[in-house]
Amino acid sequence: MTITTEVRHAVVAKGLAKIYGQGDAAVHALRGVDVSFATGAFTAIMGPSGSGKSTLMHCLAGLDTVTEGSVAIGDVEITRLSDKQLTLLRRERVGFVFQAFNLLPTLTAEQNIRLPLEIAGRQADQVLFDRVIDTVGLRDRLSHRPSELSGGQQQRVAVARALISKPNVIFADEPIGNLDSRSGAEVLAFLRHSVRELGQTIVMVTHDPGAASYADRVVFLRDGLLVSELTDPTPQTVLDMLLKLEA
Ligand SMILES: Nc1ncnc2c1ncn2[C@@H]1O[C@H](COP(=O)(O)OP(=O)(O)OP(=O)(O)O)[C@@H](O)[C@H]1O
Repeated sequence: MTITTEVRHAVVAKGLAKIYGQGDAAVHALRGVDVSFATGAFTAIMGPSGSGKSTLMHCLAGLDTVTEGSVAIGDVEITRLSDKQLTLLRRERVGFVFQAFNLLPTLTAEQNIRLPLEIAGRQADQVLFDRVIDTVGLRDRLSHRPSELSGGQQQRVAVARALISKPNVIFADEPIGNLDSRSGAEVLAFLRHSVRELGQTIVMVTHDPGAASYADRVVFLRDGLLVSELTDPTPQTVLDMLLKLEA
């Protein structure tokens, strides 16, 4: 008897092409990328500078339009949506964590975490809220304002804010770019933990082989094409692959 396990995908991109500009000035940032991100997995996107990482992430998240191809988040084909529908879909189904923490300075950690749900007119699920807070280890910091928190703690608040609405996927763009190595490791361990504990799907763009090694899988871009991938990466296997791609 054969037992097959069906892998579900949170995000599926097919034949993705992105051209910036026109004529002689046209830049082919993506040249036909097929990539899928399994539900409940942590994936890193890597590649040399200018290879198309940010462009890919922006197209996958519906932050930029595609020139050709399709992107589906869950069962919704986002490349067919109007701007208004896309804004709603991002609010309901997508979480973001950026290099700059993007917290509101006058709100406490707890208020920052609850804000997106409140804007969407939704109630936070208290059980999930408690679980997220304990997973991020922020219980004793909930009443603090961002200026009273370390960089690592602020980024953990930003991650908790993304987790609390149970998005289909969280896109993280260089999430530890502004952190020292200890805080960075803390945030990455937490991202991995939230994948394991909460079944969250995370897609992260990074330049750092050490950061990528926290992921379950790393996909590599070069010149707008997906050229390789690694599962269960280590800093060394990621570095070796990058050196190969840059050669
Ligand atoms: N708005 C834009 N207009 C024109 N060209 C652009 C624009 N955004 C990106 N590009 C070009 O598209 C290509 C891919 O850029 P992208 O920022 O996606 O690469 P990246 O891999 O994220 O780079 P880095 O690691 O340096 O951040 C580059 O050649 C870049 O110059």
